[in-house]
Amino acid sequence: MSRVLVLNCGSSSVKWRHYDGDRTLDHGTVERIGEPGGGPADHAGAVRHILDGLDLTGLTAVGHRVVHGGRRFSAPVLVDDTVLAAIKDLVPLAPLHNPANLAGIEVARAALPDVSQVAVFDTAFHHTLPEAAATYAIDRDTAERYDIRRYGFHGTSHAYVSRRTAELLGRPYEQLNTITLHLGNGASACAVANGRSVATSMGMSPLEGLVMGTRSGDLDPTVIFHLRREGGLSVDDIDDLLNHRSGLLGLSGVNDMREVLQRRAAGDRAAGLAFDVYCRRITGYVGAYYALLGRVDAIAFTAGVGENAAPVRAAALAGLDRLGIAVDDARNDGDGDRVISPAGAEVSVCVIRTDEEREIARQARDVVAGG
Ligand SMILES: Nc1ncnc2c1ncn2[C@@H]1O[C@H](COP(=O)(O)OP(=O)(O)O)[C@@H](O)[C@H]1O
Ligand SMILES: CC(=O)OP(=O)(O)O
Ligand SMILES: [Mg+2]
Repeated sequence: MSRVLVLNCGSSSVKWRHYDGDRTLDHGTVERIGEPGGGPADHAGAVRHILDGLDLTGLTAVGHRVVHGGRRFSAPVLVDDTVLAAIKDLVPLAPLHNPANLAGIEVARAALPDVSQVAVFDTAFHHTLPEAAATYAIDRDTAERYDIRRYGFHGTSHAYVSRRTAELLGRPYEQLNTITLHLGNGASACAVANGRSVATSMGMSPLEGLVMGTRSGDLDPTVIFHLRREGGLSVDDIDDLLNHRSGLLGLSGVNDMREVLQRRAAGDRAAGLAFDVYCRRITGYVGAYYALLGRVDAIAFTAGVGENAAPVRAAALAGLDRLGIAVDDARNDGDGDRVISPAGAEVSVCVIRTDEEREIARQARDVVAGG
Protein backbone atom coordinates (compact mmCIF):
# COMPACT_ATOMS: atom_id res chain seq x y z
CA MET A 1 0.00 0.00 0.00
CA SER A 2 1.57 3.26 -0.92
CA ARG A 3 -0.15 6.45 0.09
CA VAL A 4 1.08 9.72 -1.34
CA LEU A 5 -0.13 13.27 -0.82
CA VAL A 6 0.56 15.74 -3.65
CA LEU A 7 0.72 19.48 -2.95
CA ASN A 8 0.64 21.87 -5.91
CA CYS A 9 1.16 25.33 -4.40
CA GLY A 10 0.39 27.89 -7.12
CA SER A 11 0.77 31.63 -6.89
CA SER A 12 -2.68 32.10 -5.32
CA SER A 13 -3.98 28.59 -4.71
CA VAL A 14 -3.07 25.19 -3.34
CA LYS A 15 -4.31 22.10 -5.17
CA TRP A 16 -3.91 18.82 -3.30
CA ARG A 17 -4.66 15.18 -3.98
CA HIS A 18 -4.33 12.17 -1.69
CA TYR A 19 -3.59 8.84 -3.42
CA ASP A 20 -3.66 5.24 -2.32
CA GLY A 21 -1.65 3.65 -5.10
CA ASP A 22 -3.33 4.89 -8.26
CA ARG A 23 -6.64 5.57 -6.54
CA THR A 24 -7.59 9.08 -5.39
CA LEU A 25 -8.81 9.05 -1.77
CA ASP A 26 -9.60 12.72 -1.63
CA HIS A 27 -8.66 15.99 -3.32
CA GLY A 28 -9.33 19.68 -3.14
CA THR A 29 -8.28 23.24 -3.90
CA VAL A 30 -7.80 26.19 -1.57
CA GLU A 31 -8.17 29.39 -3.56
CA ARG A 32 -7.78 33.13 -3.17
CA ILE A 33 -4.88 32.87 -0.74
CA GLY A 34 -3.91 36.27 0.63
CA GLU A 35 -6.90 38.03 -0.90
CA PRO A 36 -8.96 40.28 1.38
CA GLY A 37 -12.12 38.50 2.53
CA GLY A 38 -10.86 35.35 0.81
CA GLY A 39 -9.23 32.20 2.12
CA PRO A 40 -6.18 31.77 4.36
CA ALA A 41 -3.69 34.64 4.73
CA ASP A 42 -0.78 32.72 3.20
CA HIS A 43 0.30 29.38 1.71
CA ALA A 44 1.65 28.11 5.03
CA GLY A 45 -1.79 28.63 6.60
CA ALA A 46 -3.49 26.96 3.66
CA VAL A 47 -1.27 23.87 3.84
CA ARG A 48 -1.67 23.63 7.64
CA HIS A 49 -5.45 23.74 7.12
CA ILE A 50 -5.30 20.98 4.47
CA LEU A 51 -3.10 18.71 6.62
CA ASP A 52 -5.32 19.22 9.68
CA GLY A 53 -8.35 18.00 7.76
CA LEU A 54 -6.80 14.76 6.49
CA ASP A 55 -6.28 11.29 7.91
CA LEU A 56 -2.71 10.68 6.82
CA THR A 57 -2.03 7.32 8.45
CA GLY A 58 0.19 5.14 6.31
CA LEU A 59 1.48 8.06 4.24
CA THR A 60 4.80 7.22 2.56
CA ALA A 61 5.55 10.50 0.81
CA VAL A 62 4.45 14.04 0.12
CA GLY A 63 5.13 15.08 -3.48
CA HIS A 64 5.59 18.82 -3.95
CA ARG A 65 5.42 20.68 -7.24
CA VAL A 66 8.38 23.06 -7.31
CA VAL A 67 8.28 25.44 -10.25
CA HIS A 68 11.94 26.51 -10.53
CA GLY A 69 14.75 23.98 -10.17
CA GLY A 70 17.36 26.15 -11.89
CA ARG A 71 20.38 24.46 -13.44
CA ARG A 72 20.79 22.13 -10.52
CA PHE A 73 17.76 19.83 -10.53
CA SER A 74 17.15 17.64 -13.55
CA ALA A 75 15.18 14.98 -11.65
CA PRO A 76 12.91 14.76 -8.60
CA VAL A 77 14.75 14.69 -5.25
CA LEU A 78 14.20 13.83 -1.63
CA VAL A 79 14.07 17.11 0.29
CA ASP A 80 16.79 17.71 2.91
CA ASP A 81 18.26 20.93 4.29
CA THR A 82 20.61 21.33 1.32
CA VAL A 83 17.80 20.91 -1.21
CA LEU A 84 15.63 23.34 0.71
CA ALA A 85 18.42 25.93 0.70
CA ALA A 86 18.89 25.46 -3.06
CA ILE A 87 15.17 26.00 -3.73
CA LYS A 88 15.37 29.13 -1.56
CA ASP A 89 18.33 30.39 -3.62
CA LEU A 90 16.13 30.15 -6.73
CA VAL A 91 13.42 32.48 -5.38
CA PRO A 92 14.78 35.52 -7.30
CA LEU A 93 14.29 33.57 -10.57
CA ALA A 94 10.67 32.64 -9.73
CA PRO A 95 9.39 35.19 -7.22
CA LEU A 96 5.73 34.35 -7.89
CA HIS A 97 6.04 30.60 -7.57
CA ASN A 98 8.98 29.28 -5.51
CA PRO A 99 8.06 31.00 -2.21
CA ALA A 100 4.68 29.23 -2.26
CA ASN A 101 6.34 25.89 -3.04
CA LEU A 102 8.79 26.43 -0.17
CA ALA A 103 6.02 27.24 2.28
CA GLY A 104 4.29 23.97 1.38
CA ILE A 105 7.47 21.95 1.92
CA GLU A 106 8.32 23.61 5.21
CA VAL A 107 4.86 23.14 6.71
CA ALA A 108 4.57 19.52 5.55
CA ARG A 109 8.05 18.73 6.85
CA ALA A 110 7.27 20.16 10.28
CA ALA A 111 3.87 18.46 10.51
CA LEU A 112 5.03 15.08 9.12
CA PRO A 113 8.67 14.67 10.23
CA ASP A 114 8.71 10.93 9.53
CA VAL A 115 7.35 11.16 6.00
CA SER A 116 9.60 11.60 2.93
CA GLN A 117 9.16 14.94 1.17
CA VAL A 118 9.89 14.85 -2.56
CA ALA A 119 10.34 17.89 -4.79
CA VAL A 120 9.27 17.51 -8.43
CA PHE A 121 10.46 20.37 -10.64
CA ASP A 122 8.64 22.04 -13.55
CA THR A 123 12.02 22.78 -15.11
CA ALA A 124 13.45 19.24 -14.94
CA PHE A 125 12.08 17.92 -18.26
CA HIS A 126 13.74 20.83 -20.09
CA HIS A 127 17.28 19.94 -19.00
CA THR A 128 17.68 18.32 -22.42
CA LEU A 129 17.27 21.68 -24.23
CA PRO A 130 20.19 22.12 -26.64
CA GLU A 131 22.54 24.94 -25.65
CA ALA A 132 21.38 26.99 -28.63
CA ALA A 133 17.79 26.74 -27.39
CA ALA A 134 18.63 27.68 -23.80
CA THR A 135 20.90 30.63 -24.62
CA TYR A 136 19.64 34.22 -24.89
CA ALA A 137 21.61 36.42 -27.28
CA ILE A 138 22.93 38.80 -24.63
CA ASP A 139 26.41 39.46 -23.25
CA ARG A 140 27.73 36.11 -22.07
CA ASP A 141 29.37 37.30 -18.85
CA THR A 142 26.22 39.09 -17.73
CA ALA A 143 24.10 36.05 -18.51
CA GLU A 144 26.48 33.79 -16.60
CA ARG A 145 26.67 36.08 -13.60
CA TYR A 146 22.90 36.37 -13.22
CA ASP A 147 21.87 32.85 -14.31
CA ILE A 148 20.03 34.27 -17.33
CA ARG A 149 19.00 31.47 -19.67
CA ARG A 150 15.90 29.60 -20.82
CA TYR A 151 14.86 27.07 -18.18
CA GLY A 152 11.32 26.27 -19.38
CA PHE A 153 8.34 25.24 -17.21
CA HIS A 154 5.26 22.97 -17.09
CA GLY A 155 7.76 20.15 -17.69
CA THR A 156 5.82 17.61 -15.66
CA SER A 157 2.80 18.23 -17.89
CA HIS A 158 4.74 18.30 -21.18
CA ALA A 159 6.45 15.01 -20.27
CA TYR A 160 3.21 13.30 -19.18
CA VAL A 161 1.20 14.55 -22.17
CA SER A 162 3.81 13.71 -24.81
CA ARG A 163 4.08 10.20 -23.37
CA ARG A 164 0.29 9.77 -23.29
CA THR A 165 0.13 10.98 -26.91
CA ALA A 166 2.51 8.22 -27.97
CA GLU A 167 0.37 5.69 -26.05
CA LEU A 168 -2.83 6.95 -27.66
CA LEU A 169 -1.26 6.66 -31.11
CA GLY A 170 0.32 3.28 -30.36
CA ARG A 171 3.76 4.60 -31.33
CA PRO A 172 7.13 4.24 -29.52
CA TYR A 173 7.70 7.39 -27.42
CA GLU A 174 11.41 7.40 -28.25
CA GLN A 175 10.65 7.74 -31.96
CA LEU A 176 7.92 10.36 -31.89
CA ASN A 177 8.22 14.10 -32.60
CA THR A 178 5.46 15.99 -30.80
CA ILE A 179 4.48 19.60 -30.19
CA THR A 180 2.67 19.87 -26.84
CA LEU A 181 0.52 22.92 -26.11
CA HIS A 182 -0.21 23.35 -22.38
CA LEU A 183 -2.92 26.03 -22.31
CA GLY A 184 -4.06 26.64 -18.70
CA ASN A 185 -3.80 29.77 -16.61
CA GLY A 186 -0.14 29.71 -17.48
CA ALA A 187 0.50 28.49 -21.03
CA SER A 188 3.52 27.09 -22.82
CA ALA A 189 4.49 25.16 -25.94
CA CYS A 190 7.12 22.45 -26.09
CA ALA A 191 8.80 20.60 -28.96
CA VAL A 192 9.56 17.03 -27.92
CA ALA A 193 11.91 15.09 -30.21
CA ASN A 194 12.21 11.36 -29.50
CA GLY A 195 11.08 11.86 -25.90
CA ARG A 196 13.29 14.86 -25.15
CA SER A 197 12.38 18.52 -24.80
CA VAL A 198 14.27 20.45 -27.49
CA ALA A 199 12.41 23.79 -27.48
CA THR A 200 9.94 25.47 -25.16
CA SER A 201 8.28 28.86 -25.04
CA MET A 202 8.66 29.83 -21.38
CA GLY A 203 12.10 31.16 -20.60
CA MET A 204 14.00 32.34 -17.55
CA SER A 205 10.58 32.70 -15.89
CA PRO A 206 7.01 31.61 -16.70
CA LEU A 207 6.30 35.01 -18.32
CA GLU A 208 7.73 34.45 -21.80
CA GLY A 209 6.02 32.88 -24.79
CA LEU A 210 2.31 32.32 -25.33
CA VAL A 211 -0.48 34.70 -24.32
CA MET A 212 -1.88 33.57 -20.92
CA GLY A 213 -4.82 34.36 -18.64
CA THR A 214 -3.10 37.37 -17.08
CA ARG A 215 0.46 37.25 -18.50
CA SER A 216 1.59 38.95 -21.70
CA GLY A 217 3.97 36.32 -23.02
CA ASP A 218 6.44 37.58 -25.65
CA LEU A 219 6.94 41.30 -26.06
CA ASP A 220 9.64 43.76 -27.04
CA PRO A 221 11.75 44.46 -23.89
CA THR A 222 11.67 48.14 -24.87
CA VAL A 223 8.08 48.20 -23.61
CA ILE A 224 9.56 47.89 -20.11
CA PHE A 225 12.13 50.71 -20.59
CA HIS A 226 9.43 52.89 -22.12
CA LEU A 227 6.97 52.38 -19.25
CA ARG A 228 9.77 53.08 -16.77
CA ARG A 229 11.15 56.18 -18.49
CA GLU A 230 8.07 57.75 -20.05
CA GLY A 231 5.30 56.33 -17.87
CA GLY A 232 7.15 56.65 -14.56
CA LEU A 233 6.07 53.14 -13.50
CA SER A 234 8.27 51.35 -10.99
CA VAL A 235 9.83 48.00 -11.82
CA ASP A 236 7.36 46.36 -9.41
CA ASP A 237 4.44 48.12 -11.18
CA ILE A 238 5.62 46.78 -14.54
CA ASP A 239 6.15 43.30 -13.09
CA ASP A 240 2.57 43.38 -11.78
CA LEU A 241 1.23 44.71 -15.11
CA LEU A 242 2.89 42.01 -17.22
CA ASN A 243 2.22 39.12 -14.84
CA HIS A 244 -1.21 39.95 -13.42
CA ARG A 245 -2.97 42.50 -15.62
CA SER A 246 -2.05 41.48 -19.16
CA GLY A 247 -2.87 38.53 -21.42
CA LEU A 248 -6.57 37.77 -21.91
CA LEU A 249 -7.44 39.90 -18.87
CA GLY A 250 -5.61 42.96 -20.15
CA LEU A 251 -7.07 42.66 -23.63
CA SER A 252 -10.67 41.72 -22.86
CA GLY A 253 -11.31 42.41 -19.17
CA VAL A 254 -11.61 38.71 -18.24
CA ASN A 255 -8.93 36.06 -17.77
CA ASP A 256 -11.18 33.01 -18.12
CA MET A 257 -11.27 31.66 -21.70
CA ARG A 258 -14.88 30.49 -21.21
CA GLU A 259 -15.94 34.07 -20.72
CA VAL A 260 -13.78 35.33 -23.59
CA LEU A 261 -15.53 32.82 -25.89
CA GLN A 262 -19.00 33.84 -24.70
CA ARG A 263 -18.28 37.55 -25.14
CA ARG A 264 -16.74 36.98 -28.54
CA ALA A 265 -19.79 35.00 -29.66
CA ALA A 266 -21.96 37.89 -28.49
CA GLY A 267 -20.02 40.29 -30.72
CA ASP A 268 -17.67 41.85 -28.13
CA ARG A 269 -14.78 43.25 -30.21
CA ALA A 270 -12.22 43.32 -27.38
CA ALA A 271 -12.91 39.66 -26.65
CA GLY A 272 -12.63 38.89 -30.38
CA LEU A 273 -9.24 40.56 -30.56
CA ALA A 274 -8.03 38.81 -27.37
CA PHE A 275 -9.00 35.48 -28.94
CA ASP A 276 -7.19 36.34 -32.19
CA VAL A 277 -4.00 37.45 -30.43
CA TYR A 278 -4.06 34.31 -28.26
CA CYS A 279 -4.54 31.89 -31.18
CA ARG A 280 -2.15 33.66 -33.56
CA ARG A 281 0.66 33.34 -31.00
CA ILE A 282 0.05 29.58 -30.82
CA THR A 283 0.07 29.31 -34.63
CA GLY A 284 3.43 31.06 -34.74
CA TYR A 285 4.99 28.67 -32.22
CA VAL A 286 3.61 25.63 -34.03
CA GLY A 287 5.20 26.88 -37.24
CA ALA A 288 8.51 27.64 -35.52
CA TYR A 289 8.63 24.25 -33.83
CA TYR A 290 7.70 22.50 -37.05
CA ALA A 291 10.76 24.12 -38.63
CA LEU A 292 13.00 23.17 -35.68
CA LEU A 293 11.78 19.56 -35.53
CA GLY A 294 11.88 19.03 -39.29
CA ARG A 295 9.20 16.34 -38.96
CA VAL A 296 6.13 16.52 -36.72
CA ASP A 297 4.16 13.36 -35.93
CA ALA A 298 1.72 14.81 -33.41
CA ILE A 299 0.40 17.99 -31.85
CA ALA A 300 -1.24 17.65 -28.42
CA PHE A 301 -3.52 20.19 -26.76
CA THR A 302 -3.79 20.05 -22.96
CA ALA A 303 -4.79 21.89 -19.71
CA GLY A 304 -8.00 23.87 -19.09
CA VAL A 305 -8.13 25.75 -22.39
CA GLY A 306 -6.38 23.13 -24.53
CA GLU A 307 -8.69 20.34 -23.33
CA ASN A 308 -11.96 22.27 -23.46
CA ALA A 309 -11.88 25.13 -25.94
CA ALA A 310 -12.63 23.66 -29.40
CA PRO A 311 -12.66 27.11 -31.08
CA VAL A 312 -9.12 27.79 -29.84
CA ARG A 313 -7.85 24.47 -31.22
CA ALA A 314 -9.52 25.10 -34.59
CA ALA A 315 -8.31 28.69 -34.93
CA ALA A 316 -4.75 27.99 -33.74
CA LEU A 317 -4.24 25.34 -36.44
CA ALA A 318 -6.29 26.93 -39.23
CA GLY A 319 -4.50 27.41 -42.53
CA LEU A 320 -1.74 24.89 -41.84
CA ASP A 321 -2.96 22.30 -44.37
CA ARG A 322 0.24 22.69 -46.38
CA LEU A 323 2.11 21.35 -43.32
CA GLY A 324 -0.20 18.34 -43.09
CA ILE A 325 -1.96 19.86 -40.07
CA ALA A 326 -5.77 19.94 -39.94
CA VAL A 327 -8.61 19.65 -37.42
CA ASP A 328 -11.82 17.69 -38.09
CA ASP A 329 -14.81 19.68 -36.77
CA ALA A 330 -16.83 16.70 -35.52
CA ARG A 331 -13.83 15.16 -33.74
CA ASN A 332 -12.86 18.53 -32.32
CA ASP A 333 -16.30 18.80 -30.67
CA GLY A 334 -16.00 15.36 -29.02
CA ASP A 335 -14.88 14.33 -25.53
CA GLY A 336 -11.97 12.62 -23.83
CA ASP A 337 -8.42 11.82 -24.93
CA ARG A 338 -8.64 11.51 -28.71
CA VAL A 339 -7.31 12.29 -32.15
CA ILE A 340 -9.05 15.31 -33.70
CA SER A 341 -7.30 15.43 -37.09
CA PRO A 342 -9.03 13.86 -40.11
CA ALA A 343 -8.38 10.17 -40.84
CA GLY A 344 -5.10 9.72 -42.71
CA ALA A 345 -3.73 13.16 -41.82
CA GLU A 346 0.05 13.46 -41.86
CA VAL A 347 0.13 15.02 -38.36
CA SER A 348 -2.04 13.50 -35.62
CA VAL A 349 -3.63 16.36 -33.70
CA CYS A 350 -4.70 15.15 -30.24
CA VAL A 351 -6.48 16.31 -27.10
CA ILE A 352 -4.91 14.83 -23.95
CA ARG A 353 -6.02 15.51 -20.38
CA THR A 354 -2.97 16.45 -18.34
CA ASP A 355 -2.56 15.16 -14.80
CA GLU A 356 0.33 16.87 -13.08
CA GLU A 357 -0.72 15.54 -9.66
CA ARG A 358 -0.75 11.90 -10.76
CA GLU A 359 2.63 12.33 -12.42
CA ILE A 360 4.07 14.01 -9.29
CA ALA A 361 2.72 11.14 -7.16
CA ARG A 362 4.30 8.59 -9.48
CA GLN A 363 7.67 10.35 -9.40
CA ALA A 364 7.52 10.78 -5.61
CA ARG A 365 6.85 7.04 -5.21
CA ASP A 366 9.79 6.25 -7.52
CA VAL A 367 12.15 8.48 -5.55
CA VAL A 368 11.13 6.91 -2.23
CA ALA A 369 11.42 3.37 -3.65
CA GLY A 370 14.79 4.11 -5.22
CA GLY A 371 16.32 5.90 -2.23
N1 LIG B 1 -14.93 24.60 -20.99
C1 LIG B 1 -13.95 25.48 -21.12
N2 LIG B 1 -13.84 26.24 -22.22
C2 LIG B 1 -12.83 27.13 -22.35
N3 LIG B 1 -11.89 27.34 -21.42
C3 LIG B 1 -11.94 26.62 -20.30
C4 LIG B 1 -12.95 25.66 -20.07
N4 LIG B 1 -12.73 25.08 -18.87
C5 LIG B 1 -11.62 25.68 -18.36
N5 LIG B 1 -11.15 26.61 -19.22
C6 LIG B 1 -9.99 27.48 -19.05
O1 LIG B 1 -8.94 26.81 -18.36
C7 LIG B 1 -8.28 27.73 -17.49
C8 LIG B 1 -7.65 27.02 -16.33
O2 LIG B 1 -6.85 25.99 -16.79
P1 LIG B 1 -6.13 25.02 -15.76
O3 LIG B 1 -5.30 24.08 -16.54
O4 LIG B 1 -7.14 24.47 -14.83
O5 LIG B 1 -5.24 26.09 -15.02
P2 LIG B 1 -4.15 26.02 -13.88
O6 LIG B 1 -3.93 24.55 -13.54
O7 LIG B 1 -2.95 26.64 -14.52
O8 LIG B 1 -4.71 26.82 -12.76
C9 LIG B 1 -9.42 28.65 -17.03
O9 LIG B 1 -8.93 29.91 -16.70
C10 LIG B 1 -10.32 28.71 -18.23
O10 LIG B 1 -9.98 29.85 -18.99
C1 LIG C 1 4.88 27.67 -14.45
C2 LIG C 1 3.50 28.19 -14.53
O1 LIG C 1 3.19 29.08 -15.27
O2 LIG C 1 2.61 27.56 -13.76
P1 LIG C 1 1.03 27.87 -13.71
O3 LIG C 1 0.49 27.56 -15.07
O4 LIG C 1 0.56 26.93 -12.65
O5 LIG C 1 0.90 29.32 -13.34
MG1 LIG D 1 -1.65 24.52 -14.39
